[in-house]
Amino acid sequence: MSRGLFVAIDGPGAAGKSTLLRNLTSRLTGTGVPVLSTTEPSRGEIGQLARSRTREHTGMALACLVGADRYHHLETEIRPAVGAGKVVLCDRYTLSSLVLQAGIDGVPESVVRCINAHADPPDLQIVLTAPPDVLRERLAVRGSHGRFEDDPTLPGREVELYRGAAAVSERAGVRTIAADTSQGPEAIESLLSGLTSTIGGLWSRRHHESA
Ligand SMILES: Nc1ncnc2c1ncn2[C@@H]1O[C@H](COP(=O)(O)OP(=O)(O)OP(=O)(O)O)[C@@H](O)[C@H]1O
Ligand SMILES: Cc1cn([C@H]2C[C@H](O)[C@@H](COP(=O)(O)O)O2)c(=O)[nH]c1=O
Repeated sequence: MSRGLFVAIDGPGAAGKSTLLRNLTSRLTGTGVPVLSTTEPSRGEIGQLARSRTREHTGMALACLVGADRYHHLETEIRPAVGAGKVVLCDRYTLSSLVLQAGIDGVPESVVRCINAHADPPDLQIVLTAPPDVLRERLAVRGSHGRFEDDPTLPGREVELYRGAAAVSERAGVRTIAADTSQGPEAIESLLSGLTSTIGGLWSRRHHESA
């Protein structure tokens, strides 16, 4: 069985990660690519605890909790699906820990990197951003999903932190595609078609190489 592909989608709250995940899943599935669509914190027990308690759990405790969930998620869902030849699309991954736990909550970056040192690097990371005022407006309309979306000053800091963390991991060899989701429907359509073709192409090359 050929190895599949692990794709992480990251970025600030309301950047459009879940929307892109849904649309990419549907496009790729429509072209015959097998997809596992997932999220972090995961839907498992540890993930549900982390997701529902970002107001109670902060700093080091949350860094360890999302780290524990990540390793469990890798072991039970991500690695088996990639091993079975699927494309795994994951809404949030290690960049979120570097930005939220280190950048926002102030856990030393070296500690966050250490907690995540054995987390598989993605084959591709997609980093979505939008201007902070656009993010604030989307959050005001949609509502907050947790502590990191309550503070209206955070979107601006998050955008910068995601850009910085993505650049570091790109320099370390992680294939990275960054996109601004505030560019209007035509640009979003072109992003979606481009990503479908890039991911489908990477997946089918692996598939045919091992055939
Ligand atoms: N390209 C876009 N243009 C305009 N609005 C968008 C776009 N993408 C998403 N939205 C809207 O912005 C809001 C947030 O989108 P979404 O839930 O996909 O973001 P997210 O990054 O997954 O957020 P969170 O991190 O809070 O889960 C939703 O109301 C969605 O409809
Ligand atoms: C992966 C990850 C997540 N979090 C936090 C950030 C948010 O409050 C929730 C996820 O909710 P969303 O609706 O999917 O945005 O979990 C975190 O603090 N650190 C992480 O690594």
